Amino acid sequence: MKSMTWLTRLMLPYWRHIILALILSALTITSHIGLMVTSAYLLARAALHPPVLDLMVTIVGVRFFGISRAVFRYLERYVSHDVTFRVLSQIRVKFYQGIEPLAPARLLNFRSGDLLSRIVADVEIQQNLFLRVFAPPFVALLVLLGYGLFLARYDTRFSVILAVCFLVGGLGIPWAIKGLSRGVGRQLVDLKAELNTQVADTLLGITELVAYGRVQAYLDEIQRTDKELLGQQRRIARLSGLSSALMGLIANLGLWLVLVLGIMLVENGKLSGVNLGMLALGTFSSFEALFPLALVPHHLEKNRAAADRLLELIEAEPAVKNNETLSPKPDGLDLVFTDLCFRYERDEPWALNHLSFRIPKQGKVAIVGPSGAGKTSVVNLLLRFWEYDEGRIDLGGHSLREYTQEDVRCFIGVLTQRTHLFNATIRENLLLAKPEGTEEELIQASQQAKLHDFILTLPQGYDSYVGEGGFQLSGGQRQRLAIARVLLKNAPILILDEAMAGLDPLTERAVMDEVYQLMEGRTTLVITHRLIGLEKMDEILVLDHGQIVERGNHEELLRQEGLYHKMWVTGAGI
Ligand SMILES: Nc1ncnc2c1ncn2[C@@H]1O[C@H](COP(=O)(O)OP(=O)(O)OP(=O)(O)O)[C@@H](O)[C@H]1O
Repeated sequence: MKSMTWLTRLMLPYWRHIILALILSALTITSHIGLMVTSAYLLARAALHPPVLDLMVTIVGVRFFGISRAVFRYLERYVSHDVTFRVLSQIRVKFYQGIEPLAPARLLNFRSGDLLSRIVADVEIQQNLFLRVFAPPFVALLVLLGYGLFLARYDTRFSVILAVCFLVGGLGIPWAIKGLSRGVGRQLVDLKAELNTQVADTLLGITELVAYGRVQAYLDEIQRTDKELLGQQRRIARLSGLSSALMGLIANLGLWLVLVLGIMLVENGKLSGVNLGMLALGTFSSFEALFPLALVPHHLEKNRAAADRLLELIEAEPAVKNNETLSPKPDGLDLVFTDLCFRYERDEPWALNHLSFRIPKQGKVAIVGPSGAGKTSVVNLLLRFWEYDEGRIDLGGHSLREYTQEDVRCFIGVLTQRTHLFNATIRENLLLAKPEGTEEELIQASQQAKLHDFILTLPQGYDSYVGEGGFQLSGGQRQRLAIARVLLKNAPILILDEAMAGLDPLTERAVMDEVYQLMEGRTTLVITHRLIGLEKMDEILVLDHGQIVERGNHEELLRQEGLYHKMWVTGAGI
């Protein structure tokens, strides 16, 4: 119910368009009825050979309704689709606004295929909301009232027949179909999402699946879901056929009843014979408004299921509450961690346990430690991706919580092992760091990252495409592009999170100089499990199970012969 209230609220601003679409829809059916009524009347009257002039008004009526039906149908489609797409765009905007604060912490709970399914399929389904759920009952009611009044002019019993048919066809059949199709709408939405998730998972991991010979197993899984989905789609197709047949039955029954009553009235002299065909055909065509009602409950269930999935994301609590007030002015940009404790979930062990350290302005600190020690968690907290539980992080003399997330991220440039490159041009990928960056700034950053000369060798230069994930570039070129991005952003604090991991030794050595250059004049935090080049650090913190177990510079730590020394001799320094 909550999701439907949410959707209805999104539709409310377009109430004028909605009313217009409903009126146009009713006018389209009215024109259809009018065409049938005037045509039948014309045929009946013409059979009596009256003077042609007597038929002129009816002939004009036939022409008018023939044309107006097409015009109203066009206008109705135009306005109702316009409303639908406006509402869809609203849903998309709300959805993006809702999920933005969830990234990345809360979105990790969702599989990427499932997220994609929500963003695309669950939003798309909402185009049925107005066209197939809200509009048909209103239009049917308008037609019933309008045509019912017209029939009442001849005999109120015609109106009663019409009302009974509309009651059975508009309420009875949808109620029966609802019983038979219960759960199908929700299952269709869930199965489609599951199928999308499985396909996305398989595509993302195709290299591993091929390498381990597991492609067939995954394809079987996809086929199983697809078969289940097909089964549900067949079920709804059968029900759709059944509902059309039942509606057809009601329409024919209605026609027959009107004819029987009409013949009796003609025999009693209470109805002119020329009106008989007109009333019968008019009634039959009014049932056009009934047909879409049969599947309203099914579409409603489908829309609710999809909207529930959208709301689940929109209403999820972000991991970090953004500070709504203005950020304070930082004083000096020192970074201070005081007795900091953090865990990802309430019942999990601490990922960071009473961590205290300080990086003075332009200081250089490295955090090293074995896998799972908590190194990346420090970065996650600094970038405000997650909220810390106890202790403090201060930036420039103010708690990190006093800054808005955007402002914190403005102070920090990050270079990681997995910098994402978009399937766009080199220029667009660089400007991500500074959309308003000038050509000179772009070239300067690329020159400093030793990327400029390579870019000039490309036929399109800065406008060359890098391919999905930057696959048209080598590992070193990708990393240089990432360095150029950070240079362009020119943030005073720099985080290097395993920035060299994954590069071959030659490339690593070649990129190293640019990275050192990047560190010049910046407060730097280096996160690594490889002890390479750490001699230049002011302080090295050795983290294990979320706690600082050793600290000092490279020489001091080697002398301590503790974990750092062990990591050094076992090869982490190579
Ligand atoms: N999103 C998450 N949800 C729950 N626990 C997590 C999450 N990310 C990390 N952890 C846990 O937190 C602890 C610290 O992880 P973290 O990624 O900070 O370690 P790390 O030192 O960076 O490891 P690595 O060098 O392998 O990247 C680990 O026990 C890990 O399992």
